[in-house]
Amino acid sequence: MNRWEKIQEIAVTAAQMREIEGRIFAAGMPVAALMEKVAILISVRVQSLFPLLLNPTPNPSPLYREGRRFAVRVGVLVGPGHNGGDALVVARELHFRGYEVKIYRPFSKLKDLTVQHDLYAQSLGICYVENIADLQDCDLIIDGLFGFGLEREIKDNLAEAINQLNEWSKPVVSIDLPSGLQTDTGEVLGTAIKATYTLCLGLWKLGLLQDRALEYVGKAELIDFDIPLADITAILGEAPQIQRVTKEFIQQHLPLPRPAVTHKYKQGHLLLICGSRKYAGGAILTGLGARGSGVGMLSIAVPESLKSLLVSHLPEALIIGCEETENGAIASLPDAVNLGSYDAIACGPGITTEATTIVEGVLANNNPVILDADGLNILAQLGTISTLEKRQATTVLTPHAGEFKRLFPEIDYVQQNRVEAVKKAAELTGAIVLLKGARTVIGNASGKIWIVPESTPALARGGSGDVLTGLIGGLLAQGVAANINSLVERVVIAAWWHAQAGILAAKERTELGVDAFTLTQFLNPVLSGLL
Ligand SMILES: NC(=O)C1=CN([C@@H]2O[C@H](COP(=O)(O)OP(=O)(O)OC[C@H]3O[C@@H](n4cnc5c(N)ncnc54)[C@H](OP(=O)(O)O)[C@@H]3O)[C@@H](O)[C@H]2O)[C@@H](O)CC1
Ligand SMILES: Nc1ncnc2c1ncn2[C@@H]1O[C@H](COP(=O)(O)OP(=O)(O)O)[C@@H](O)[C@H]1O
Ligand SMILES: [K+]
Repeated sequence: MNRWEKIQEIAVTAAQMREIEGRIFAAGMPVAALMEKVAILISVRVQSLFPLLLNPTPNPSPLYREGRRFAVRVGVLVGPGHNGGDALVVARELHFRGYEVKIYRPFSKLKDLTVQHDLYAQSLGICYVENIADLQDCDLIIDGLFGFGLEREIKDNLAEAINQLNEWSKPVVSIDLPSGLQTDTGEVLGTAIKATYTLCLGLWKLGLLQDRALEYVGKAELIDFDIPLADITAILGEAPQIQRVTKEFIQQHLPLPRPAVTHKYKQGHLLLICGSRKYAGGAILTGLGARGSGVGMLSIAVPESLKSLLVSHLPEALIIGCEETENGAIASLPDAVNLGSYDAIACGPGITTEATTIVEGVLANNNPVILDADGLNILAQLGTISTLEKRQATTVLTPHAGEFKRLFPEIDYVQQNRVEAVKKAAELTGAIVLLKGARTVIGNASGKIWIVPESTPALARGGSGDVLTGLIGGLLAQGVAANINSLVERVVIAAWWHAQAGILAAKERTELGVDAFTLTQFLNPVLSGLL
């Protein structure tokens, strides 16, 4: 893995970034020199995103007006700290390159280095404006109000100015973070800039990967400024505790290797327990998700009345018809089913909350289990922590935020900090916890966290979670059959794969074209795309 790939895997808190930065300064790098270097990189990127000159390439600047050169008018927002210092260097560079720059600096007290850049910008005759409204004629806004130093709420006039600017819907490039976001949690402190691009400096800030920040972040990019890897590992250790799941990481695992001489039972035997008369489709989607994983053998337990439906959709699977309750839920599994004989069991989609004894039976078994949907609701009723305490084997829980709250009422901050919530849930249960969302978070009892940094809202659609459950199940069963120790990586792979299938499907069919069945058809193309 090269440097760029390595740093793409890392996400840091503000405190960690300060410690890493502290080591660089202690080693002799002048603060001013680092700011200059970083800000030049930002200004170069801004110039490529919004070029000044007529651009003959097929990808002209969004600000390019057909047939003529024109000066890009840039409004630069300058805060009191070093984020503001960065912004002043960017303002100066863009001024020298011929951009029409106006500076809005709503603070009188600035950090020393920021004062110096401010004085120099004034000496160059760059225009300063009093009111945010004076930037309304700009083509582009650079946001350098606050970076990772923001701790308090933004209030009063500045909050009003930010709200006004957000209403203009102009292109905004935020330096490091959209000003107003808390660096670790992505919380909006009072109000926040809605960026079009966020140019994150050095290492990914954790807050940019939290669901509630996404509305503000726009398209996020990392600007590498050569932080020595030794300084990163000195603070974070050899393997980051919070890992962004990148394609390079996945390529170390996918496609799963398959030996030349093997047979179906050696490639994992997965049992799915899913569906009811009311929720028949969920069973099909879970089955198709499992099919996409390449699992060697797939058995699907469904209520007897769904058997022929399942056979028609998944002719390769062994469909097990089960005795039904009056409402058409699974009442019991046939005696012939030996739960201990499967490499993994995925249980839950569409089973309804009537299937309590089934979930109890599954959890009493000593093989890896994935619980989803009603499987999770039943677990919540049974008592999440007390029930899972008794288990030795791997348990994977795949809640969305609503299910998470039912499972873990004591963790009342899942909306505020998804990463910390997953960490706590995994610690309390020993389970692998996958919290679904725009940025799916996965954690295990070791305290390690994985975040899937790319996805698409096209997946916010009934049934797409069922596909994920089947996919996780299939990868887990294959992992068990291959004697893989670390099953959490299988869960991480599934989450990434699922999100990429959504992205690929949305590219081809638009965000509205990704129903859950269609999603299953894009699992394999993602795999071929890795080759
Ligand atoms: N990491 C690196 O290696 C590099 C980092 N660099 C850059 O430095 C940035 C971090 O700089 P930073 O530490 O100066 O903090 P920053 O975010 O500019 O603001 C803090 C200031 O805001 C103030 N303040 C806070 N809250 C407030 C409020 N609600 N309303 C009003 N004021 C408020 C607070 O003042 P105080 O709390 O003292 O009153 C303080 O003065 C980083 O994001 C990146 O852009 C690069 O230049 C070089 C490489
Ligand atoms: N806004 C979004 N962006 C990206 N992915 C999303 C978004 N909303 C939901 N998803 C993904 O879609 C899936 C939805 O699963 P779930 O809520 O269980 O739906 P269902 O139970 O209907 O199958 C999850 O994998 C989740 O991560
Ligand atoms: K900023």
